[in-house]
Amino acid sequence: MISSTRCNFLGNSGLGGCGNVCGGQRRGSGPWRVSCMSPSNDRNGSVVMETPLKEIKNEPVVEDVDNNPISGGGPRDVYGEDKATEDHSVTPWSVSVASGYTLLRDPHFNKGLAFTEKERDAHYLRGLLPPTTIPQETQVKKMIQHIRQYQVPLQRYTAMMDLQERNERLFYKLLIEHVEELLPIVYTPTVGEACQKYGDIFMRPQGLYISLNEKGRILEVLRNWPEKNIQVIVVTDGERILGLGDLGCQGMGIPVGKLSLYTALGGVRPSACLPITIDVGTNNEKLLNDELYIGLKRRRATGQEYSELIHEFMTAVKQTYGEKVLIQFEDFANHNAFDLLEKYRSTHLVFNDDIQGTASVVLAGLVAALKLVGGNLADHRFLFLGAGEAGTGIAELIALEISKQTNGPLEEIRKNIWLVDSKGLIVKSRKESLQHFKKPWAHEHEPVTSLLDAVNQIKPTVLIGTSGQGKTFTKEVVEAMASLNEKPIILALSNPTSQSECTAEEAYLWSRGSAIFASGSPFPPFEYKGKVFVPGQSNNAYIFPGFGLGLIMSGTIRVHDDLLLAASEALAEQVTEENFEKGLIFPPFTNIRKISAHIAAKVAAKAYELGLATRLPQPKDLEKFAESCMYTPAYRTYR
Ligand SMILES: O=C([O-])CC(=O)C(=O)O
Ligand SMILES: [Mg+2]
Repeated sequence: MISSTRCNFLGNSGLGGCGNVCGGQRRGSGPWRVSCMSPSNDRNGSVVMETPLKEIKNEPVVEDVDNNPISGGGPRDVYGEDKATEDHSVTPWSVSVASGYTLLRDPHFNKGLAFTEKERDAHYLRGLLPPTTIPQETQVKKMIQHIRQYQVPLQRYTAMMDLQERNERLFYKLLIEHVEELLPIVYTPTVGEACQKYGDIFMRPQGLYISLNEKGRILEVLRNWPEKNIQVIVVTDGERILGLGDLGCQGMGIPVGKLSLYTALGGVRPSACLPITIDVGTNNEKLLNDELYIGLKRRRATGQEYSELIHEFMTAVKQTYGEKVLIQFEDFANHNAFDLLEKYRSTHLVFNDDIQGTASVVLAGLVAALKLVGGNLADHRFLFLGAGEAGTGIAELIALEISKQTNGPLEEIRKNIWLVDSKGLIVKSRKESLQHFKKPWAHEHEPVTSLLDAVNQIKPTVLIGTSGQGKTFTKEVVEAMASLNEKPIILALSNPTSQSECTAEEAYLWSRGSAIFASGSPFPPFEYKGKVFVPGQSNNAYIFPGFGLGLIMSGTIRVHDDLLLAASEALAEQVTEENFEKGLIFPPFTNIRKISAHIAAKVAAKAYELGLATRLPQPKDLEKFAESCMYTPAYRTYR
């Protein structure tokens, strides 16, 4: 790392011997960047030269600096990335240069064999690479072949992570150009397995770990992250990783995966993304008894101990990155997820992906499905298996949308939406006390204990699985849906594949080809009686990257439910006639960057309308603006 050089570009740090790495004589000719010096050095003495950033501002060394209007208003580094602008007296940041061996080792700047002859001379690379030059397009071709040679998805995942560690721009170009193929590798379902084995595959830090050991020092921990201009944080406490349960500290794979999608699908700069895992212990016995477990070996903190740590974190984030940093809560357990969202939604820019992102994507799918089944949302009856974050989040957003369409009262609309949890249908007469998020869904009905009975009695037109329990949409359940409806809508949303309520094949087979089916994890197309059925993937990955981009580019300071409805509508608009003909209620991921720009524009437009956007004046064409803001991973030329 550049940081280990302890030099700054003025070359007079007092350490001497900087050589190629940061020789002041090469100022203006090397790829300068902001880098970190050892914090202890900074605090104990004065080895860090506090380089006035403006000195290098006008000395770009890359010819095609990203012209990204949302990179913040502050000074940009020579790569078009933002510079640290904070007070240098409290943080150990300086400016140094990457060149030669260090340059090849820096994933942000490394281009591998794509370095030209001129660049090899200018940046002390001669001899460090074999003589041939291979452009990025060819590298992509080579890399996809390399990935494909692995048969096991986890090996492909590891190969992708290795690439991200080595050459970030190649990683993103590969991911963007082969998104349908690689999404199931870097994201759901393979990322689930990666989390289960994270201890084995963990190599280098991919994000920040904030544990109870850091209580009282979170500000300091945030300052250890090498990037300063953070725009999106995805944070988990690992308690409910997908449908896999408590994976403790190993949940880190999820924020890392989600943020890769923020960049690949939503065009947010990688350097603006920060994955964080909060480690308050784990209740997973297997991990507690595993001597190689990477997290805190204690049971989960709860109550005040938990909320104090989270509060310190939330406060420190705002203090460090300002109030426009988006904090995405991911895979928290129900009992914390709702409370955290409620507590921080009026003071921070927070978004819960599992409650709000999933709701927005499912609503989009349902709106699109109406084109195939007819009627309005208000004409349908909904039954959920699972009454946690996703179930109640989706239910509430559907009710909200119907209420907007019909001007009807929410309490009445909710009566057409039913939820089943582990104890059966949620009804008013249930003796045990209900958690607060389930209460709006307790309707008048006698107790019903099984899902099959609930289907037969409620007669839903739409069945949605958010239970985290695999194989719960049995043959009888799917057959009952098919006997009640000409075209039953069946969404098996739990992740990863093993937790899916049923497979695409089962849904099509058992409904004799009548089901309109989508799932959280991807399934391959299925041929039934000569017809090919292509299942849609109802995953929040459609929403959060574009949604986040919309918030960032408009400088929005709070998330309002209407923004989720706007995102949902924007996604539904992107389903084409051609998609409908295949029975699809979601567009393919191949066009996702265009879709994200569209979602971002609609979200930003709504934020301006609600007075929540602070970036003024409002750009005239928000979709064009969104596109112009998006990071593209083409290599840059170094002078
Ligand atoms: O990560 C995914 O694929 C979707 C999601 O948020 C979850 O299942 O928790
Ligand atoms: Mg999630």
